[in-house]
Amino acid sequence: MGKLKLTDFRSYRELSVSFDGGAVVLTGENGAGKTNLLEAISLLTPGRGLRRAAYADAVREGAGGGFAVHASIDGPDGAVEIGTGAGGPPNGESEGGRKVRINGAPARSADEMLEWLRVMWLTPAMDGLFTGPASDRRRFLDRLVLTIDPAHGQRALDYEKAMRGRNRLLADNQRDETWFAAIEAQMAETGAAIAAARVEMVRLLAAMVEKTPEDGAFPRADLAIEGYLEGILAERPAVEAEESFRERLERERERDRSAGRTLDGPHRSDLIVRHRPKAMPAALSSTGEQKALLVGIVLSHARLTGELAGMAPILLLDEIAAHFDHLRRAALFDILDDLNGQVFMTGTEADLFAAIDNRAQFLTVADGAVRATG
Ligand SMILES: Nc1ncnc2c1ncn2[C@@H]1O[C@H](COP(=O)(O)OP(=O)(O)OP(=O)(O)O)[C@@H](O)[C@H]1O
Repeated sequence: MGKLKLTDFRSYRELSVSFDGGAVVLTGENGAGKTNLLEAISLLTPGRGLRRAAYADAVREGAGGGFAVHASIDGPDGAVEIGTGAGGPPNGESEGGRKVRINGAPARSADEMLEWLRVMWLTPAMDGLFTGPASDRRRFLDRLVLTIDPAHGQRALDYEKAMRGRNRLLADNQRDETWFAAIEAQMAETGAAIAAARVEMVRLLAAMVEKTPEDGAFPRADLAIEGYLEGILAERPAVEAEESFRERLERERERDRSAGRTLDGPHRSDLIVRHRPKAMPAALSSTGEQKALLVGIVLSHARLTGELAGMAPILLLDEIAAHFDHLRRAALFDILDDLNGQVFMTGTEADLFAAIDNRAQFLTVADGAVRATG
């Protein structure tokens, strides 16, 4: 990304900033707008961004319309302009969803942005990923898959839609065999595709983790998925997993009717992470160890994305230096340098990034503006 322009996004009324292409260190006081800037970049990939906020909340307080984020991406055939915005006034074009434009033309879906760039992030809110609810880990897992496999977003949407249909039939006390059969076949097909994509990503990621040094600054993680379909896929081909899921949905209609929702499927899976050197679950590791484990996963994943997608992802590492001692920070900067992609790091003090030295562009965020750190 060469250039970023924001309009009425959070604390920014108008912002235009240029990046050199490598590492960017953003420093500034608490509340200066560092995370807001990362959040804007995170909207250059499908989803609601790194805060998972309602779009209306991202519109600058007091602004009359919606927000807009524009980026110039260096594509193979020159610059590509990506624009996105949402949260306009009632009846405005962006009410409800988020609009995406690529080179000025409306995109069919936000997934089109994945043709030009991939974005991954780590935020302090993810520090409790291993100890928190399975839904957060599942979301993280699916983000890891989507960054490598752009078709994953549509699979998830199709599955959700079918499942909502089944839950509605259950709630309405419907017993129509044809309706159930059609919807459950759809859930089985899309569900098996979701699980297969997750299993494949974890397999590839595990192989990438194996290539990291055994005693490196970021411990190796053992990754596995706990889930009905993923469990079957570990031993049997996808067609069998699909059929088995379809039969189970059919068999468990009454149980699910009592529960008021579908109790089996990829919407209930969990990403299981273990700290290999300690031979224990990630959740039992120290705060710093968990952070190091998570960073290790994201770095290996960034390398994997680079290899598979042919483009290094943009990494957004919010307050990344906070938990690490100087040796780990130095190791992190070396790995990032080696990844050769664009990475944005934030912190309150520039000193924390001293070891990155002349390998980064240092910017200071203050008063709704971003300037070269002087
Ligand atoms: N919709 C909005 N309109 C205007 N300002 C907003 C909006 N949403 C958030 N803010 C402001 O943005 C600021 C937070 O910015 P941000 O989270 O980027 O800070 P930060 O530089 O990352 O700080 P920290 O170091 O504390 O994490 C807050 O002062 C908040 O009031």
